[in-house]
Amino acid sequence: MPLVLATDDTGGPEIFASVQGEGPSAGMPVAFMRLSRCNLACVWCDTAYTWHFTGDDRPHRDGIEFDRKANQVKLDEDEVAARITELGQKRLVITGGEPLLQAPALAKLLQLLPDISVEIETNGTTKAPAPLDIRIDQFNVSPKLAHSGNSAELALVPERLDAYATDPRAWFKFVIAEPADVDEVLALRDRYRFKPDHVFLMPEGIDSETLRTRERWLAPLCVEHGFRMSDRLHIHLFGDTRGT
Ligand SMILES: Nc1nc2[nH]cc(C(=O)O)c2c(=O)[nH]1
Ligand code: SF4
Ligand SMILES: [Mg+2]
Repeated sequence: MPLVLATDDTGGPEIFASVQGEGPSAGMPVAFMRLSRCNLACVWCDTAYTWHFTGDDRPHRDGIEFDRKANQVKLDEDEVAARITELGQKRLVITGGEPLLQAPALAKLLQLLPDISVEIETNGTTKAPAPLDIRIDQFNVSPKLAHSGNSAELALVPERLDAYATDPRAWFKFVIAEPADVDEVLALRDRYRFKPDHVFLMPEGIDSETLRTRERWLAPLCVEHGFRMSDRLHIHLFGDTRGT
């Protein structure tokens, strides 16, 4: 069963080495693999080319509908493993899209990469089945708030959030566009008993100026509530580009 990956600017699979730009391992040198498809549709999604294909009438702020053929590439697990190995990194970040939609193929891929440590960027709605779960060292869970445009029913799955709240491998990363978004995080923290030191608040933004402007009011809110703040290093370094 092949993996369905996003494409980079050359039309090849989006597999690349970079520094992790977000969350608890920010700054670590890692290999990245970006899978296509998502079960949510965030209006500000910075990787709409993984899901906002022609004919999808769910709103996205850019209004662009991506050609599926040009933005997806199917590759067998052994080919993907070879490309990741070539990058020479000790750690792999699996992102998307929502990578857990391709759990069986991911489990098979990781069997071919027995020595690599793995972190996964997930929207927190989908369970990793056991053969995949045992290979994940770190879950970067990013539940989506009301400003994403998704219904809470789709975006906030109580059973999943309960499970991640007690999993020491899980870190929460909330995308924040306005100070009022933090009120929603506080309500979720109370409901699910998230440990504040496992919670990151990260500004929404795809340019340095927006990130910096939002971080100026976000940092004091993190200090007030005992949350951690995440920057988006790759945006400062490379802008909103693929394969970085
Ligand atoms: N350098 C870099 N770090 C990242 N951390 C999370 C990313 C993502 O798109 O999920 C990402 C990304 O696309 N690039
Ligand atoms: S969950 Fe992530 S990949 Fe999916 S639409 Fe939202 S931001 Fe984009
Ligand atoms: Mg990204």
